[in-house]
Amino acid sequence: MSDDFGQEQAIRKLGPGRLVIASHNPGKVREIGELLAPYGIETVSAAALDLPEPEETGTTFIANAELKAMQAADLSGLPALADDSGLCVEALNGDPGIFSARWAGPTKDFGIAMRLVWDNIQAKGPEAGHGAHFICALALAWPDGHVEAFEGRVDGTIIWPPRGDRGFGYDPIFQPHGHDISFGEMDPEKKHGMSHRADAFAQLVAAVF
Ligand SMILES: O=P(O)(O)OP(=O)(O)OP(=O)(O)OC[C@H]1O[C@@H](n2cnc3c(O)ncnc32)[C@H](O)[C@@H]1O
Ligand SMILES: [Mg+2]
Repeated sequence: MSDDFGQEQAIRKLGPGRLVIASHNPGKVREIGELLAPYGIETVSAAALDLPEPEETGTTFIANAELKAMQAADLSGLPALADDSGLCVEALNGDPGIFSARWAGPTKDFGIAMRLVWDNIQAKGPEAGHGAHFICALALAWPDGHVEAFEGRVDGTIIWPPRGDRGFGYDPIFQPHGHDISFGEMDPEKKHGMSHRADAFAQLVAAVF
């Protein structure tokens, strides 16, 4: 939680205008809004500004977060915060990784994407482990082209069948280490206590605010 000093610092650093949340994923926009809430920063989403969804041509989470943030800052003239994240399954050599959104296909069906993850693990045979982690890269870009990026991580296990209807994306098949419920079953505040996104956000706050 921020104290008044943190809030003042954040507002001074970002200026009096709004911060663009440069994501078209409503689940992410909600979580980033919840993480930013204690800082009293006014935000606007990329969708609300009608910003286009850039092609994610980067080969790393950081590169994709930076390109999304820089495009939004450039087009809006406002500071912009972007998130590139994904699920990395150890038995699948890190897949779906930066392709996590693309595994859900054009209709963004995460029922299909979760089933694909599970079927691919099963195809590796009975010895395949279920270890996985989520990565989140957050990039904060200013209209002058300056950008700073941070990467967070949370480790856990892939479970089947999917459990819970909270959260978004792959949350129902990811159970963080040390817990007996999936992210899909978890209270949002509890997820923010341990998630890859909260980890990256804490680093951003420490470095930027
Ligand atoms: O690029 P933007 O517009 O931000 O939205 P996106 O959904 O395309 O986002 P990414 O390109 O970063 O793809 C990451 C995918 O990984 C999944 N993902 C990321 N963080 C997650 C989380 O906390 N819980 C569950 N799934 C997550 C989610 O399904 C995302 O669609
Ligand atoms: Mg994307």
